[in-house]
Amino acid sequence: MNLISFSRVSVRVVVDGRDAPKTLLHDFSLELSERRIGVIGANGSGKSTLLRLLNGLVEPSAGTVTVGGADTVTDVRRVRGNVGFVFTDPLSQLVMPTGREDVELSLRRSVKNSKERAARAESVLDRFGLLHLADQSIYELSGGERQLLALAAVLAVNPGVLVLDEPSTLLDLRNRELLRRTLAGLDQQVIMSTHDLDLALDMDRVLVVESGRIVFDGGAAEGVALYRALCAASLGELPHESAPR
Ligand SMILES: Nc1ncnc2c1ncn2[C@@H]1O[C@H](COP(=O)(O)OP(=O)(O)OP(=O)(O)O)[C@@H](O)[C@H]1O
Repeated sequence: MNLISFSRVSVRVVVDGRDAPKTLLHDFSLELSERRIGVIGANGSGKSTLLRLLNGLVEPSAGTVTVGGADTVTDVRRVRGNVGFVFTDPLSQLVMPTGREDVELSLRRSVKNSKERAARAESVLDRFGLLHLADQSIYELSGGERQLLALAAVLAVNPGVLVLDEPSTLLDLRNRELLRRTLAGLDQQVIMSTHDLDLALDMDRVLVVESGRIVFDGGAAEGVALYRALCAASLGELPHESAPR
């Protein structure tokens, strides 16, 4: 496994109209070498920001982040060659008109021969049960089909680390199960944010993020239980009439 290292990292941004910068992630250090790592927490707690540090999409305001020894700021090309990132919204990732073309585009650097590339794309699409949709416009696909396609396009190039930002939000029960099995069978190191607590329970290590701080780092069952307790506590603080029924 790659060693993912966060050393004295914090993320702050200047927001228009505010005097002081807003802190998205408060100072933290972590070393991650497990195969399956889950990141859970409330909306806006900082999960995506944490994941985006891993491929240089977000740069730390202080401290350093390295993946497999490569610094995500000074060695970003190497990092991006090693880290595959699957976004929550597949349309922000799929750039070609059809799924087949998108997977082939992913493979362009690693497979120079066009026939070989086409065969590899076919086999990747087949693995995700997407072959029958391969030549359809991505705008005609359902959200879940697009989400699987985005995952297939990233996995096609066999990255060392797979980062997934809420990968199951649009998936039906069957495809969620397909995702679970796919993740369980991958050789890659996986780091994933999710609101799906069943998926989180499959992880070897779970981080709970709360208001930009990592408030738990440990086993999945314990992390999920803590997150449930935090949710219950915050609902208890709401005025009665705004609590969900
Ligand atoms: N570039 C930015 N400028 C200002 N605020 C930002 C920026 N990026 C993120 N934020 C804020 O930082 C906080 C954390 O955002 P982030 O997307 O990391 O949360 P999240 O835990 O992934 O949320 P969700 O579960 O809703 O996807 C949010 O309050 C968000 O509005």
